[in-house]
Amino acid sequence: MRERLLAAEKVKSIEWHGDRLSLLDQRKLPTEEVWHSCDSAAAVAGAIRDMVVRGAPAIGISAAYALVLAARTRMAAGGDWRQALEEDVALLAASRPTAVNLIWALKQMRERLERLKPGEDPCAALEAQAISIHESDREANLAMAQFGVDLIRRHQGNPQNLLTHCNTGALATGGFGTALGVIRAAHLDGLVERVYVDETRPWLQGSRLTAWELLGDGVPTTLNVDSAAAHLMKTRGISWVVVGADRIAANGDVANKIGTYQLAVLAMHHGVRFMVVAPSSSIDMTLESGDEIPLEERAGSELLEVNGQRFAADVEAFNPVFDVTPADLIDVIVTEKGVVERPTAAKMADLMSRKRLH
Ligand SMILES: CSC[C@H]1O[C@H](OP(=O)(O)O)[C@H](O)[C@@H]1O
Repeated sequence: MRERLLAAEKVKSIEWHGDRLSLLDQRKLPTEEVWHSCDSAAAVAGAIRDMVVRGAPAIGISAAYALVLAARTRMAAGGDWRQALEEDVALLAASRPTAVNLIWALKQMRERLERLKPGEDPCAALEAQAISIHESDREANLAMAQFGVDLIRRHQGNPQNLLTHCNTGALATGGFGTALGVIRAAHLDGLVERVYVDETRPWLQGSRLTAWELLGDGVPTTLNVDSAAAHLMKTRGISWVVVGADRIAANGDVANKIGTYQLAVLAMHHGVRFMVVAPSSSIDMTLESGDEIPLEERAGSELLEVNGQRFAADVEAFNPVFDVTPADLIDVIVTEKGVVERPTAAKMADLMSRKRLH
């Protein structure tokens, strides 16, 4: 299957050019494909903050490349470049609070600096580390797709109707996608009747990004308003809800796009299996439960307008963009290290002790 998945890779959202980072501007998709060029850590931090690039793994990969750009600038300026680089780390870490991949990637880059050998070029070492983070995510996507397809195949007769939320595809990662990677692979294996895609207000990652990716793959796709999910589970024979994650706590609680928690409650009520797909770089074993995960709130104006076009009354708007799904509502967490059925703290600890299986 690995070769077929690699052959199916089409969309990329991140391109490293050695001296700059190009990001496919996800604010403008699907109507325009515009590449946003970044030549500094501040430019990448701004791109993450403004959601030019979004999606937990893609955010982490972008921050890793940003540190390569920052190190070159700091070293050229002379002085204590390592101390100065900490300012760039802090700027990038503060760009969005929920996706732990951002913090994880910055930590990987800093640890690489601490392992420098005498005479080793720091910038070359950092660039190799950033490329490795990117490639590892791509490989993790392929492994998760294979694990997830096996679960779908074994669950019930095929083909099946699936529902997904937000965007977890090539646009959100360094490769094939996490949850959407499983869905795309299941379609390649003939296991998918139809994919129902929540539009995912207010940023519309579903209607603008996921629908665009799935149509590009020829996957039978139906867009629905987020509030139709219960009705779909009741009337359309949905067998799985398949979603991503921005941060998974040590007990298996999952922070993901707002609306995920209610999908899990609905899935439990309707006997629909609930699958979370995320690389181990999204797992934060330092947090005991999802109660500790910082949940980003964005400007209320994102609820009141689309593309700058206001359509709502001049009302106060509450715009949390993530929520936490408790582990006891999750049937399975799929990572590149393997699968955790009915996640608990003990099972998550066992998972994180494993080497990658693929
Ligand atoms: C593969 S991680 C995708 C993850 O990120 C999304 O959030 P955002 O679009 O705000 O970056 C959403 O939570 C997805 O599940």
